[in-house]
Amino acid sequence: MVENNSVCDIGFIGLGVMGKNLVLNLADNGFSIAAFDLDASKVEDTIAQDMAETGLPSARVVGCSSYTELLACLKPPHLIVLSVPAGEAVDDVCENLIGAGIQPDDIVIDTGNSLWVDTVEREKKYHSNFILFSSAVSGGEVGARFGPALMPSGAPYAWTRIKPIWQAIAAKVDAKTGKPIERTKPGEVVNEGEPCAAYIGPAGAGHYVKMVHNGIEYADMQIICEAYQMLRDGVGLTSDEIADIFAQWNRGPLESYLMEISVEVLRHRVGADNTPLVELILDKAGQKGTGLWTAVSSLELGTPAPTIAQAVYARSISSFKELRVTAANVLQGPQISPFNELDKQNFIEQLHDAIYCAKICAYAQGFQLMKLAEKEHNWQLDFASIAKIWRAGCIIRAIFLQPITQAFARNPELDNLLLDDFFAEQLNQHQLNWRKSVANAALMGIPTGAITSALSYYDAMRCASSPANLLQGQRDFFGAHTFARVDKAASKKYHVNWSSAERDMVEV
Ligand SMILES: NC(=O)C1=CN([C@@H]2O[C@H](COP(=O)(O)OP(=O)(O)OC[C@H]3O[C@@H](n4cnc5c(N)ncnc54)[C@H](OP(=O)(O)O)[C@@H]3O)[C@@H](O)[C@H]2O)C=CC1
Ligand SMILES: O=C(CO)[C@H](O)[C@H](O)COP(=O)(O)O
Repeated sequence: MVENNSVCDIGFIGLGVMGKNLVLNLADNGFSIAAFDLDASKVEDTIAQDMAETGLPSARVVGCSSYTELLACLKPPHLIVLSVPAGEAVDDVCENLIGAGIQPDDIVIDTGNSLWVDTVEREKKYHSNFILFSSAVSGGEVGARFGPALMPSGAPYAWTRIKPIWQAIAAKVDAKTGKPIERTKPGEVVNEGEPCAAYIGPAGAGHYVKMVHNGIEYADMQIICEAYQMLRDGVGLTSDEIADIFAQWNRGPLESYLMEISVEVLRHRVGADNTPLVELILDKAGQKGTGLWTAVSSLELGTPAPTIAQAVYARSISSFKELRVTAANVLQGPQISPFNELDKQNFIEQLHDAIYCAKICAYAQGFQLMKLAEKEHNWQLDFASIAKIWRAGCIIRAIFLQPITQAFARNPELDNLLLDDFFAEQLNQHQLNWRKSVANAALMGIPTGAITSALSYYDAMRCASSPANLLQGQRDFFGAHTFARVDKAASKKYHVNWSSAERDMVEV
């Protein structure tokens, strides 16, 4: 039991949704914590929850009312964990810690969704003040409480100190089946299995990997939402009927946390008239930035991630509610003919396969993006290990991460998941239904940007001869941008003198 004047293992700053739950998880795993939040009521609330959960007369968490008090409660060299919003708040806390007397050998772990380049800069900026280490966290509220996926990166020295703590609090997976070992009762920790915490690389690498995790999360969520709209507006099913279909899908290769929570959301009813909640939620999506950052990074690195980008655009389009309502009264779509039972069954089966294939493409895009980033930034990412730590605890956890882990274990140099034997076979088997589903959506006038973009990506990636030859011709015509030729060495560049009558071609 920690008394107020005791020396604690870890200092924790930011007791919001994630922070409070990470603190309780750390305490369950036997670490003594001193906790601080700008809002004193959040400190009190954390302590009250801790005592309520343990039933003990005093808390395992020491509440602090200032940065100075927090540092004074910790064993030197200090280990401090931050869970605050990305951006200014992180620097704010760092500056306050410097003001409170933090030492150069103290370690500060940023667990928020910081932009990875900010993390790289911060590691340098605070180098003489303390060791900034980052560890992105995924799993939301419940993951933080009972086992998140953790993506640590930064100085290897800091990792040796943090590793046993992170491996203790992380989600765990059964090594044989790849399935999460879940216990969600306070105090009942999971000690067995493989921890979902693996060192990712130097500063910024962990936040980059978490950013891509979130980009994939955006795509995965959008794909499920498009299926929902196809079933709601295309087939005319109720929320409960859609929940039944999703629940059935959740027992096959589409089994995932996101599918599972979609069923829960669809089934939830509220009010005296028992209305499905989903019908009362305004159709305007929020976003905090990580999906956008992923799409921007893919554009900057020149690697295609169209399904992730489409998922970001879908959220943007959703935010134009008033404009969409106006346009709905002006712009026409097709009439949707009623279904007979056989058509309905076929439609649902095709949609299932479309989601599965689109999902494979979204993950392929995310992993290819990380591979390009690895090259660009000279990291050494272990993709099998990244897939492994995403099998439990995080928001995109799914049965599907096991074959991805196996694909990268078989071939760590795999350029794209689509080329793995297992996934190629799955795509070959299901692509026809995917096409039918995309055609159904187009004929019905139902927007399926993510599912459709994934199909275009798939077709573009398997296209040995793209139309970029014409594009290069266009560029050379208006801007003398030159082109390479299929019948000459790729390094040689040519230009046609388009404005001359002869249109002579020269090697440049
Ligand atoms: N929610 C989620 O599912 C996930 C969130 N994350 C990331 O984790 C971090 C925390 O998220 P979450 O818990 O949801 O956020 P919350 O908004 O619930 O909590 C944020 C905490 O940060 C504190 N804070 C804000 N600004 C400052 C500041 N300038 N100085 C000191 N403390 C400050 C807040 O204090 P105050 O009490 O004053 O409000 C609050 O306690 C974010 O970076 C988020 O992106 C990562 C994975 C999942
Ligand atoms: O990191 C997370 C999950 O992995 C956070 O929940 C994040 O906030 C999700 O992003 P957004 O708010 O943009 O939907």
